Amino acid sequence: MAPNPNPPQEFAALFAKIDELKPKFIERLQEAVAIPSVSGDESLRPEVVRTAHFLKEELEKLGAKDIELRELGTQPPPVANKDLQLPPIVLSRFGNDPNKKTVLVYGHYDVQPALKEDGWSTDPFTLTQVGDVLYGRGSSDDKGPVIGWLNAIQAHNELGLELPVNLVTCFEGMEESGSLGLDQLIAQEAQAYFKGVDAVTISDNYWLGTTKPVLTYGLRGVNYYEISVKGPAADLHSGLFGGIVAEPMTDLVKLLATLVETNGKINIKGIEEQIAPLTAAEDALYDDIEFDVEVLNQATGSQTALYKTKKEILQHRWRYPSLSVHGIEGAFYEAGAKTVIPAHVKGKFSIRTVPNISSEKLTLLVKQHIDSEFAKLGSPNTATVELIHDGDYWVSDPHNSQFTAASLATEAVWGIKPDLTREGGSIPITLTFEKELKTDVLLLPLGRGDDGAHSTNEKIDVSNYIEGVKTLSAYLHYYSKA
Ligand SMILES: NCC(=O)N[C@@H](Cc1c[nH]cn1)C(=O)O
Ligand SMILES: [Zn+2]
Ligand SMILES: [Zn+2]
Repeated sequence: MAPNPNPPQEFAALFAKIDELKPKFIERLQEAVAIPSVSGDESLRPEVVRTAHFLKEELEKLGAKDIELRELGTQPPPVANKDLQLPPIVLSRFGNDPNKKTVLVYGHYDVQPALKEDGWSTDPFTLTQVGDVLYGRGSSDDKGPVIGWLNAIQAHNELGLELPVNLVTCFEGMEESGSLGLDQLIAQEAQAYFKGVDAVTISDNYWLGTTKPVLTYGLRGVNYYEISVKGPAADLHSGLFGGIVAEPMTDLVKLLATLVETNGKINIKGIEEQIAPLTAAEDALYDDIEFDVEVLNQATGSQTALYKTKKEILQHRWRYPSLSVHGIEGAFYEAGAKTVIPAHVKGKFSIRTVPNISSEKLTLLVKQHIDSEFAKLGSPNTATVELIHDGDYWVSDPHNSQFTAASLATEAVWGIKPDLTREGGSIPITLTFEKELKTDVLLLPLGRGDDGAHSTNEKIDVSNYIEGVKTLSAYLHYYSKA
């Protein structure tokens, strides 16, 4: 999609400045991507913390006030190092004018794991430009958008243009690992650091496809579980013990296989009854959304789609639950043919939740399911299932003043009205902001649907990154007048 060739005159200087600063903006993202801030890898925790310091320094240079790296204490179990500190929340403020509205911008500076050998064409932690595309872990999820806010501030500074709103930043380093500690901080700061916040804006999701911008008013929730199966006291030789002891891996794969069918049907009893019924009005909303089914195949690089029509695909992504099996800890996985019987294995799976599935009830149903399926195996091993983290689904009104401002901003930059979409992914903190600050939340994505978040060769297109900075900037101006 080409940017609007005739943006409104009021943004001419600002947009020209953003274009001029493009090399600097790419350099800033390069510095951020170079830090492997993988929150799920305990050994990389110092790198996550280093990213918080990097952001602090950048915010200082941009003139932020009240910058704080707010500590959240130690990471709760399950964790190998019980003294592991959670990464800090980066708080800062630009402006404190009582006559202006205050917008809190949230994003995360941690990333998913990435190894070159997973199939990356370039080093995941070296932002690499190939043509008009920037490849690197976090380029789209979520360092690109976080740095995008900083870029918008820099463009204003260099033009000597006052920000039209007061801006508060809240950048976290544990989003990819359950946003541990952030709920409490938001509750604690609702009437302190975050007092007076009128609106929360989150850029941590994606366009539906590759051509049309969207604004997002719904997310699925996520409940992440771990099944632990324990047997022998230590790993065993399968030649000496195979056939004469009960093997934890055999039990675990059988349990995992009971959870979900190849066609996506979840086998846990009691979930389906909780799903909000699809009304004719909701069903009709899907008719007007621009989505090419082929884009799904392109995004997965395969012909593995379970559904054929746009409506089925989008409804199963946005308004129905799904269960994904992610991996097994403790199992042999390297190349070669090690003849081991693993003594203790942990199977990881998650369930994306939708209205009206409650997290507590779901965990009860999951436990009942695993207990009853394990009993059927008659195994002398032990099996337990534990909720690792959860985050609620979220659905909002897509016609409030924030959405209107973001729609105008999108039109100013891209020359087209955005589609209003929901999303299959989760940003657990969205609902917490809404409840604790009693404000509306807007999801304003910069990247495209094929950015490969959480996957190999994650990327952001240069145009999405740069036009995204313009969109964030224009949004602040429109919202200030709303
Ligand atoms: N861009 C949002 C995102 O990727 N969110 C994660 C959140 C999560 C929950 N547990 C682990 N990560 C997602 O998977 O949806
Ligand atoms: Zn994200
Ligand atoms: Zn993510």
